[in-house]
Amino acid sequence: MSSETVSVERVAKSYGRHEAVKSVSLALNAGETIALVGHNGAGKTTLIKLMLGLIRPSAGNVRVLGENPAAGEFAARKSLGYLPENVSFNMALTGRETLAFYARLKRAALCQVPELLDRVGLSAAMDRRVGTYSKGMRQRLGLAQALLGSPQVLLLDEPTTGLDPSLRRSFYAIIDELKSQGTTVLLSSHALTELEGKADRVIIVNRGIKIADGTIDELRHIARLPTRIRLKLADREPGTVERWISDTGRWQRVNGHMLEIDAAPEDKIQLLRRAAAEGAPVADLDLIPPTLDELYAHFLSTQDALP
Ligand SMILES: Nc1ncnc2c1ncn2[C@@H]1O[C@H](COP(=O)(O)OP(=O)(O)OP(=O)(O)O)[C@@H](O)[C@H]1O
Repeated sequence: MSSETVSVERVAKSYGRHEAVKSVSLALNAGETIALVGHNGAGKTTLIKLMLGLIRPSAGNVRVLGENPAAGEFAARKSLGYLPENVSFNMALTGRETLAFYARLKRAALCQVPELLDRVGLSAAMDRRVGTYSKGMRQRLGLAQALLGSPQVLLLDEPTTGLDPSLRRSFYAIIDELKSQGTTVLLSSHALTELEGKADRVIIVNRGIKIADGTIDELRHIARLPTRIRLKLADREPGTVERWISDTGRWQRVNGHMLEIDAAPEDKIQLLRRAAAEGAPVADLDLIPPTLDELYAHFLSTQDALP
């Protein structure tokens, strides 16, 4: 059963005359990893700041762990972890001192400091000054800071910026572990390809409006983009491939034995059945569904088409 940890209801936020967020509603659940995706200036950070109670909505309601985060006494704050987009630390302090400072601020147990530094792979560097850290190391220190106090809701703004592929993998391993413990993890990101298979749900915002919200499969279903079917034919007899293409029409030859077709969702199975029934000498088969990048472009174009 899903239990809601964050609820945003018809929330708007204006900065002067500029509406950064326009009547957005969304809900996040325990044990769920959600990707918040959008162009620069789409309103992602504003939504995260609203959830943190750092800014107040101009209209609508935000509830986090049952409370209003912008209320003066927000008891649930201790259960919130936040990694800002641009982490900046005091360069003169060591990693251990930095984390201890944040642990005191957050009233988290100091024994968590070495544990968390170890978890993000900074044990060997914890007594070095942060000024000597690489960008990726600072980002990991930021993640350790966000994990202080074992938060139930973790809001991470562009968390993988500056991480190389192997650090990204260990970052997502930590996220998976938190998810299995029931933590809600919201990741704001531009790195769409990397989010495939990592996020349970994707929320797309554009110009302050939520334009899509669902699992990648649900978004594929709504977008109805074609799936590419790629067949590799075993051409045992000369002319088999030619004969088969001329019989079936719409397939495109990619190279020697490779054929491709872009199939609408409702035609996919039918096309595969036909390929089998018509005796195509298939040696291999790939089904390439639309990527998150393609889905994102699709949803943006549908909003851009609106007046
Ligand atoms: N304090 C502020 N004062 C005025 N305008 C602001 C303020 N903060 C954000 N904005 C504007 O609100 C809009 C949304 O900004 P926001 O930072 O939420 O976008 P974002 O999706 O996080 O972008 P990015 O990916 O670049 O971080 C932008 O047009 C931005 O210029």
